[in-house]
Amino acid sequence: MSKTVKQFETEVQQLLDLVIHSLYSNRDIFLRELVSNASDAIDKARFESHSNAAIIEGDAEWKIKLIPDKEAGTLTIRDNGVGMTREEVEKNIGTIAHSGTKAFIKGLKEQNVAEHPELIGQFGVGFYASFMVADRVTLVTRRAGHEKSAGVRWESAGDGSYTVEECTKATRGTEITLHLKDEMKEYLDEWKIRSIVKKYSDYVQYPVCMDVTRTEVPKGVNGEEIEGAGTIEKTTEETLNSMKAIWTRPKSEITEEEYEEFYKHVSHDFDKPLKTIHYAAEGVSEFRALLYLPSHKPFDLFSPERRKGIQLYVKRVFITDNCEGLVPDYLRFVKGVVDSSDLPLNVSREILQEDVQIKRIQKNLVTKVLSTLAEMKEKEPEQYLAFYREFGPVLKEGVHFDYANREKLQELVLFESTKTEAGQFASLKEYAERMPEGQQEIYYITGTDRSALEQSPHLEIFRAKGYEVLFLTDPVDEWVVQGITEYGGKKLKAADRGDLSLESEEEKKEKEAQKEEATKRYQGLLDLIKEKLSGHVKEVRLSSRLTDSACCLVADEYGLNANMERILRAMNQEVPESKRVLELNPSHPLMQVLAGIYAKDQANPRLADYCDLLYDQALLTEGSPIKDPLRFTRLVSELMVSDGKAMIGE
Ligand SMILES: Nc1ncnc2c1ncn2[C@@H]1O[C@H](COP(=O)(O)OP(=O)(O)OP(=O)(O)O)[C@@H](O)[C@H]1O
Repeated sequence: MSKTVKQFETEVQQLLDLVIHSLYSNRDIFLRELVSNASDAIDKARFESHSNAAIIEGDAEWKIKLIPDKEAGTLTIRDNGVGMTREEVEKNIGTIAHSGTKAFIKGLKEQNVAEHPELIGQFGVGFYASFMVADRVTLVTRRAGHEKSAGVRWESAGDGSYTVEECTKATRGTEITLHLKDEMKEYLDEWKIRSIVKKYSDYVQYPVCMDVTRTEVPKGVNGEEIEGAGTIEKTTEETLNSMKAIWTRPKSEITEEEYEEFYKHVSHDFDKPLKTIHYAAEGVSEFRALLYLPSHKPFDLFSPERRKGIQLYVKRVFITDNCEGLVPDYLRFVKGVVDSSDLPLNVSREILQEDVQIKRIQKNLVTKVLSTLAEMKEKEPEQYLAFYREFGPVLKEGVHFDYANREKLQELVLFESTKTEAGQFASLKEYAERMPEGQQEIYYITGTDRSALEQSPHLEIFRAKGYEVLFLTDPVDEWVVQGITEYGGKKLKAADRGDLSLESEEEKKEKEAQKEEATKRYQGLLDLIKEKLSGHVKEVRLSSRLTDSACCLVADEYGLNANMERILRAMNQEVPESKRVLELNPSHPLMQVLAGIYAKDQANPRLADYCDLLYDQALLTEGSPIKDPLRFTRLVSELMVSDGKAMIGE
């Protein structure tokens, strides 16, 4: 097929522009990215060669070669990895597969990226980083095991389009040639290249080599210098990296900086990790793990397309970066490497799903991560808070899904509450410890945000009693409270559900008597309101939870509350028809007025309007949309007019 000119996807071009214009202070990373891709490609070829030896093509010396050419002004990165077919080149370089990533790139602004390079580091700029230093990039590649004539030559100046054509390539793998911009020629300098490789790619498992030329005096057979023989130029291939897998080294020998650089290598993050966990497991399962908790959440933490962040190695050989079973979903933010000594090298990716060794490793990793978090919470509370603010909502999923670790997880979850400042948290333990005497249960209220919840009429009685109420504002919290039904022998109870039993037996009796009497007094009115609102509520009753507000809506003990309805709608799920109870405050003046109108004329049409307004008020205070905003505004306007007229004596 002849040379074809193609356009980059819009988002690729946007990404390229962002990279070129915003990451100038991090230019050196282009080499890290390309070496990293080369190393990944060799990993893949090596893995494939276990089941298909033919792809070796007589060259089993895995290697990444850097070739600076001062005359041509080019730097070439060559690997003998798996290479790419034409389709793969076009798919991998030129398009962005994930819709979530596309949307994210669209939203990024140059200014933001310049100030926060970690934003773009979240999904890795990878190959596109080349365009920070090159004004033209040529990629020649051939898929391992394919015909020599099945090579592909791809080229672009990063200006919206690229060309692809078939070519012949004698060796498998990929060769990327960067035609360096005039002001980027420093990247041809031997010492510059050395220092970047040492800094960013020292632990890459394969030799990163470069031909180095030295001028020296010729030597005799015994190694003595031959005087008067002038000098000669000698070129030798040197390996620039130590290749030592960092996770196999003793902790005491690894510097903070090395840990950080390795984190950046595995995560493509520009930020430092928040916590490093490096350990060796022995016993039933033998493996080494180097895990990291990132400082910031990635933009796609909740995207189903997102892959987990732990790479699996077997005896230092890369197996996969997509091993589903290694960590449960609720720890999907953990990055790093696990290197097992128990698994066979030729383990297939499918088998990994079910492998009992993997299950053992998972169990061990979970225990380690959770104990690290518990220790952090205890000894470094500020750091734990920083972690929790980023990843709390994900960790909480574990309460629902990981029954075996529920007790550990319930010690790790934090919530804001009526007794914490906004943005500060309380643990269940702290809550339990400060419960006043007489309080029987742990109370919570769910909703979308704290400031809305603070206004909730459901809190009135708790304020009056001095009882703390937890604010559960993450969508996942509705599932969390289904997971933690009690803590330290105290039941968790929703403030907006069912009956509350906040009083002592005596208080209760007294209240019941008052309520009975009030109910008798208001019975006719309650029946009328119930009849008028029968399409919306299943019952109308007098409330013992309101002190200031006129009314509120209460869910059944097991019914859907307003928050759950909202969440289900947001998830495009059908919301089952569920009516709630309208509770009215018997000591509110509104009740007296309504009772007055009712006593005077039960058929007064205004009563129906007021019923609607009562119901709408209850919806508004809990943050739910009202059913008929037009009617609501019309009624309020009418009230204002009649009230205003009364004021001005018309
Ligand atoms: N040297 C290479 N050999 C073979 N395939 C490569 C090579 N370089 C890149 N690719 C392919 O192109 C894809 C895109 O590369 P790119 O560097 O843009 O992103 P990535 O490496 O997948 O992502 P990230 O940089 O976030 O890890 C890679 O996933 C790989 O499939």
